Amino acid sequence: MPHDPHPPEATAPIALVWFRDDLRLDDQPALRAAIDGGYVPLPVYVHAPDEEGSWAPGAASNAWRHRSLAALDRQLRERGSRLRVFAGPSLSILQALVAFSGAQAVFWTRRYAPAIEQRDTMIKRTLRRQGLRAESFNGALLFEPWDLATQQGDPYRVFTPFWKAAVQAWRTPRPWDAPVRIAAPDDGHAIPDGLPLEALRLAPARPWDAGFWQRFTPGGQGARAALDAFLDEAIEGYATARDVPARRATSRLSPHLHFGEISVQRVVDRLRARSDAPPGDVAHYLRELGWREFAHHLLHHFPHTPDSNLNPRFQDFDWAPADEARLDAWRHGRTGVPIVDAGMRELYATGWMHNRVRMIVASYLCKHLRMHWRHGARWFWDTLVDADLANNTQGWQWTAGTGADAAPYFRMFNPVTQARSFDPDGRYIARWLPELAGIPLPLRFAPWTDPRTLAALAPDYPRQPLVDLAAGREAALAAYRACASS
Ligand SMILES: Cc1cc2nc3c(=O)[nH]c(=O)nc-3n(C[C@H](O)[C@H](O)[C@H](O)COP(=O)(O)OP(=O)(O)OC[C@H]3O[C@@H](n4cnc5c(N)ncnc54)[C@H](O)[C@@H]3O)c2cc1C
Repeated sequence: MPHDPHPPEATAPIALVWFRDDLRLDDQPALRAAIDGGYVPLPVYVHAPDEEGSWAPGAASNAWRHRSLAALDRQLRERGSRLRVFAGPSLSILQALVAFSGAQAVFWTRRYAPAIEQRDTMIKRTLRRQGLRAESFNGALLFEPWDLATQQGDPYRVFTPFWKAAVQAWRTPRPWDAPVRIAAPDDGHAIPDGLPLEALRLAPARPWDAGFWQRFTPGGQGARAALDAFLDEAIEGYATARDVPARRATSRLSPHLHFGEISVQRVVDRLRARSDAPPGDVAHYLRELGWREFAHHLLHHFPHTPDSNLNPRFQDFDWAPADEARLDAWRHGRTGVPIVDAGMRELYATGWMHNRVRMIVASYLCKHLRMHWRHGARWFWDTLVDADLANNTQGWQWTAGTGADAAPYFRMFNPVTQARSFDPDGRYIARWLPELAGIPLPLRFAPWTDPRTLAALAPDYPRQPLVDLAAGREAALAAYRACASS
């Protein structure tokens, strides 16, 4: 049912609704707290990238946020309100807005990046000391990271028991639809208008992101359309097809979930309402959402992990020295290993990469090239539209073997075998490396094995892979053995 609140009295007090990574109007606990509390909501966004510690959002993420904020403002205006955008220190801006508007409360939904958790705690304490009602809510997760603990009271480090406990504890709140009208402060309040969105310079000056928007539409509407398409076309068979990168077999909801354009509760609710969907596929999808929960659990309890190994055994691991030429070849899809290069080019062109391929390119970087996972995590951070400190950290540490419940270091993805298994007709490779489309199968998976055909049919593609795969594997294993026995 659409929520249509009784319009607050003209004299109703104001509450700032501080939007962050929760850019939606439905299932929005901060907005709801304002409306249910009888306040007039004053929606604000504060741009403060230097408060994110060493993980200020990357370029692709900024490009997405620009569009998502514009979409949120449109939605608010359709309902009689608007978004005010500011840039600068969050606390000072919130305090100034409180002073101008006479607001009595500030509401927001929680984020879990370590620098932000610290900042928000400080802001809440300061605002409360000033006599304001300052409250934060869970708007991003099924479970707060502190809701689940092992029998010993410790954080989980292994996914399966975490997820077992989660499924037992599960209570999803009822969906809350976006209000039909949202009251706005009357003109009597001298509230600053804020900046035009363009002033934040989030959108790239040169339109290198054009390819992103052929695939994605930021904002709540785009999120719901992506979910509808997934439920109509891909939930059936998800458990197996999700590993095939040439197919559109996953939900592609990751950026929408990261920016909070749709709540995870609503995704779960819609999924469960599909009684025709095969239970195995539904369970598998929920489990993937569970990995997202687990990643946030880990980030909260182990806040050092975006920058250093969770598993201390790897503290002295013999990573190869950073080699810019090699790193650059990896970043730009010029390693000579087609499935790796295809993935990296998909990432650059669309801001997104299929999960199976993320694992392959990450494994290749950390194991065959023996580069520290941080180099890869940083590149993903800058280029992914779904760049998320919890999920990215977990993805990289898991693949590198340094994280929680990680693939053991010695278990290495062979990129050629992976390509044969998950891109058996070579369609994914041909799509992102059109120069290899004319190379017959199975040569397309390892073209260096026939240099003459490669030179004749794809003269611009690297003749040799950056490292011999067998030699790279052996060197990685030797480094691992040395570290394991030290
Ligand atoms: C090296 C590496 C880096 C990664 N970096 C990120 C990142 O920065 N942001 C990000 O959202 N995901 C990241 N992932 C996880 C995963 O690849 C993406 O979430 C997934 O590909 C998104 O596509 P989808 O929405 O179609 O997924 P679906 O298969 O439709 O899954 C549904 C949702 O579940 C969540 N999910 C799925 N798989 C995972 C996973 N392994 N870990 C955590 N959550 C998951 C996502 O929110 C996803 O949208 C990374 C994985 C690896 C291996």
